[in-house]
Amino acid sequence: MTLMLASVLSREEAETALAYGADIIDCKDPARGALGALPLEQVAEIVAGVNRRRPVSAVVDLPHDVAQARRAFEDAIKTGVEYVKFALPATPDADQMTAALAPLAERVKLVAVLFADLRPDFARLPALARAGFHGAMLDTAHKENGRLIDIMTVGALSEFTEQCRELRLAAGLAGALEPPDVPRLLVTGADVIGFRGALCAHGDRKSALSAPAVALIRDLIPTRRDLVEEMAAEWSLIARGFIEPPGVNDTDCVFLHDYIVPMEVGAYAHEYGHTQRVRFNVDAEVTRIEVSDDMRAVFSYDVIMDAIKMILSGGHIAMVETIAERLAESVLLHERVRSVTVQVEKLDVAPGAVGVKIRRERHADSRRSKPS
Ligand SMILES: O=C[C@H](O)COP(=O)(O)O
Repeated sequence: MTLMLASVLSREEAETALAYGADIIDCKDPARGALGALPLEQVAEIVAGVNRRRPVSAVVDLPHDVAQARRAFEDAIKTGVEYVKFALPATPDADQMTAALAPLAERVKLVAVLFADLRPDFARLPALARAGFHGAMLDTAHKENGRLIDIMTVGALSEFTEQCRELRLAAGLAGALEPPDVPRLLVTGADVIGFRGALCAHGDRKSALSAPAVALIRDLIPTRRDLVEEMAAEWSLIARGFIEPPGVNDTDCVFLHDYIVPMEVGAYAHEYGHTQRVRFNVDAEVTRIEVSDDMRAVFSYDVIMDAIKMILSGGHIAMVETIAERLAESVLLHERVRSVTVQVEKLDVAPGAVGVKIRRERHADSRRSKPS
């Protein structure tokens, strides 16, 4: 399950985040940069206010000296937080620092933050795992330079979460994220997605938390409890004949047409080592929800493009059938997609186009399965 982390700077903001369902309350001073620490007295006040209703995390400004770093962490732990986050230094002594913090891993969940826009070194992840860290989080250092998703593709982010999973580290994603990014990031299987700007009025991370903005982000990250309740309610209404079963006149079509990309494809020897044009046509049949100009109602075509890019990033694929199957599978991971038609055509082998067209439906048992 993907948890929602909300960065707050006061006890009042923590209350708003709690009221609208944030899973982790993260103490941070947005005025002091991407990973600005709050004074420890303020962190302690937030911890007292939250009063164990949800876990609280705090940021520690990492002093360069190892002994001082240990002391800074000890002080943060005394506030009662459950998680401590810090920026993993991009210096050669990062592994030494990580090892020095290892004894603290028994007392608090240590989370190392790597900045996606500062050439993060993923080779450091195994050292974090060896030191007993709880997790690693990708964030952006310079918020003005774009969102996490502009800096790393969904495919690259999935590789990060996968590497974390293999190392038994929790994987977090953050970085100037906006509401439409949420469904795109859910497919990475991140354990935590973190927000500040998206929770504030006008998306300005230095403004106060806005209740409707927090509620929107919460609604975009499904919780298991929500799904179960929704499913139970829907089934009982169908059984009593109050609403039509799924598939009867309650779907819309979200499509991506004539999306042409160069890719390495084909089973012949002469098709290896260079790209050829491939055209994608994808029609996803999605459950219709109340029509409104609201992000909650949207299944985005971005998600389809992300899935294509992710498949292409894997390198040469021999069969267009394989591409079509993988694409259909990725699109069907999204909760609201009932069925999908995928057409994949090679444009450079004949005067017209050759390829395959498949239609796949969500299996009845997996209708509610969550993206993983
Ligand atoms: O830890 C999460 C961050 O506070 C994210 O902040 P942001 O959404 O403004 O980049």
